[in-house]
Amino acid sequence: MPSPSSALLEIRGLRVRFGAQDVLRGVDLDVAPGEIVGVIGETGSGKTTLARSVVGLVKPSAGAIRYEATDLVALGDGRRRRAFRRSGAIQLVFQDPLRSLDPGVRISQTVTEGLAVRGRLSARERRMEAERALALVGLGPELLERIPGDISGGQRQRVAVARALVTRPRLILLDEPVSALDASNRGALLRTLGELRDELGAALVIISHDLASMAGVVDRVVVLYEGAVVEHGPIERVFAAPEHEYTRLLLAAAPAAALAAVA
Ligand SMILES: Nc1ncnc2c1ncn2[C@@H]1O[C@H](COP(=O)(O)OP(=O)(O)OP(=O)(O)O)[C@@H](O)[C@H]1O
Repeated sequence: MPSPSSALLEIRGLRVRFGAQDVLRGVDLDVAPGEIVGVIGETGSGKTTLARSVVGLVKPSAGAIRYEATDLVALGDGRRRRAFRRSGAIQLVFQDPLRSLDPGVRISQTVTEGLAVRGRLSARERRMEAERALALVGLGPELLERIPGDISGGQRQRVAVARALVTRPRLILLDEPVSALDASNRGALLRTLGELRDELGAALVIISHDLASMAGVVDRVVVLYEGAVVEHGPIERVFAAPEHEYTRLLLAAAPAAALAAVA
């Protein structure tokens, strides 16, 4: 993959093995500041494992994950946690917000969690940051007093994104952010993500099994197949002239409207 000299995230030769299974088999990925990259692949291709490796929830067996030129793999767990997790510079929005949001905990507490760990802000300041994060994803402050069971699926997904935004990250990985949403919520959330890049300058990595839903949203796509990158490039090029058979299959299943969106 071409290496922008100013890459925010630079993954090289990433390998992850679970037992006897090679789940990632030498993945390369670059993300520039403010860029939106789609990671596309069918179920089991290793997309979630890739995202979890970046935030330190999975230990790679080989390779490098460089964030602003610091290799997170080489740092080791403790130093990595101190350097990155507490700063909130890299955030992962988990798949399935119904499970990742604690059902008995108010939205206000969930959204401010990342700030509480850092401990520098007063309760009032944390509340203001939570309201700001909710506003960025198009939600009003009245939601802060509710629990996840009392809001809609679309709102839950937005709350999960707001929770990630509250630490003002420079890199946000989103694991299947729209797969559980209906078509109108899906389009609305994807548009919101595009606006976030513009407003915050954050780089986004959007993981999806659905290449069509990435049309008009991402700058580049990386196609993952059985733990390896089989194709990458600007979304217009991949849609117009897919190089790999697997990408062609994904496109054959895409609705015409999605293809028109990048034409
Ligand atoms: N902690 C784990 N222990 C053992 N195997 C795992 C673990 N996590 C993932 N796997 C296996 O690794 C492979 C890739 O899983 P992963 O969740 O990364 O795929 P995915 O592309 O995100 O799939 P999906 O779209 O269904 O979420 C699967 O075969 C899965 O069963």
